[in-house]
Amino acid sequence: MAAQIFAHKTTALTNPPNYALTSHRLCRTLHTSTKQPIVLVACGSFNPITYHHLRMFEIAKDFIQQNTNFEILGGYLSPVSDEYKKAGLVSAHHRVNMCALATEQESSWLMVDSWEALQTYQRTAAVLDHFDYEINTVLGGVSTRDGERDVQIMLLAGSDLIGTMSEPGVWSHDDLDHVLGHHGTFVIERTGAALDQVVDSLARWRNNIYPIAQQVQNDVSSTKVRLFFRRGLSVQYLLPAAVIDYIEQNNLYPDDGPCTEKDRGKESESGEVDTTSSESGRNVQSTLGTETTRLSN
Ligand SMILES: Nc1ncnc2c1ncn2[C@@H]1O[C@H](COP(=O)(O)OP(=O)(O)OP(=O)(O)O)[C@@H](O)[C@H]1O
Ligand SMILES: NC(=O)c1ccc[n+]([C@@H]2O[C@H](COP(=O)(O)O)[C@@H](O)[C@H]2O)c1
Repeated sequence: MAAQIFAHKTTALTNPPNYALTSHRLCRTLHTSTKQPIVLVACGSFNPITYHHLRMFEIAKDFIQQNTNFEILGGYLSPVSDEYKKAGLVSAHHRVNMCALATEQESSWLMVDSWEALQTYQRTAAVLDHFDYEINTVLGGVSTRDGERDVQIMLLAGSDLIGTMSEPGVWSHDDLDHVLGHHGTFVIERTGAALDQVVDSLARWRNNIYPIAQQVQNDVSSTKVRLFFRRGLSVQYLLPAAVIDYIEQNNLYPDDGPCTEKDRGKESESGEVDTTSSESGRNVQSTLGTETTRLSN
């Protein structure tokens, strides 16, 4: 099937061939008619997905139920396209498969969407608009006892990602206004990116930004998981067993063997691991030798 093009909101959206939104877990009826229906979307590399990516949704769910008038109808992971060209990014096809294994086996309400992954790079504003189009225009929104209603699509992200919104040249003003002003976001605190600072610098959109403090500190990152694979260290309980099996079967993050001083220099050059000092860094004693490797987010 040829790529399908349609105009929507701020941008023209293009569907990859044979694309259809996964919606088997999307709740199509609003339980409480006084609540505002929302769908959560987390954008990122997911290289690979970790338990904390799944946990972010549970943290947001608790916060939403206890503090807001929103009702969650579903949650999606949207892996970034290969064109993002981040160091060490394995192919989108594998990252989508890993997210599908994780969501299907570990969650009762989360899904993965391949629209962003399987095409050219798409800005986050366009990704959220894509969900808006698929859920509200194609599927017709959510049923309520008073008829159909539109669903608000909201970004779920860590405070490091929201922190990049204040860095010059990373996000356009129009995109920020669209993502934060129109869609809105839940921000999960991440070690090393203080919630207050992140939200203060985006004060103009404060009403649509929901910061969520971590009750249990967890600084797991995909970078650390990749490093563990490359060092032949155990990653059990950092990510789902089915994802670990998939990575091993497809040899996605090959074991480098014992690490030498020279290799550690290369890791730093490739951007895979930041060996410079940082507030959030921790010393981890490698079990592959006597070297101490500094890991940071
Ligand atoms: N430990 C964590 N705490 C809070 N947010 C997190 C954490 N890990 C990932 N996230 C968030 O999950 C989303 C997707 O993250 P991403 O796939 O980039 O993972 P990552 O661990 O940051 O990856 P990498 O180490 O490859 O940069 C981002 O919004 C990111 O901020
Ligand atoms: N201008 C934008 O839309 C913009 C800028 C920076 C990052 N992002 C998104 O944030 C996510 C960042 O992922 P990583 O943390 O893995 O780099 C990606 O999904 C990327 O597309 C979007």
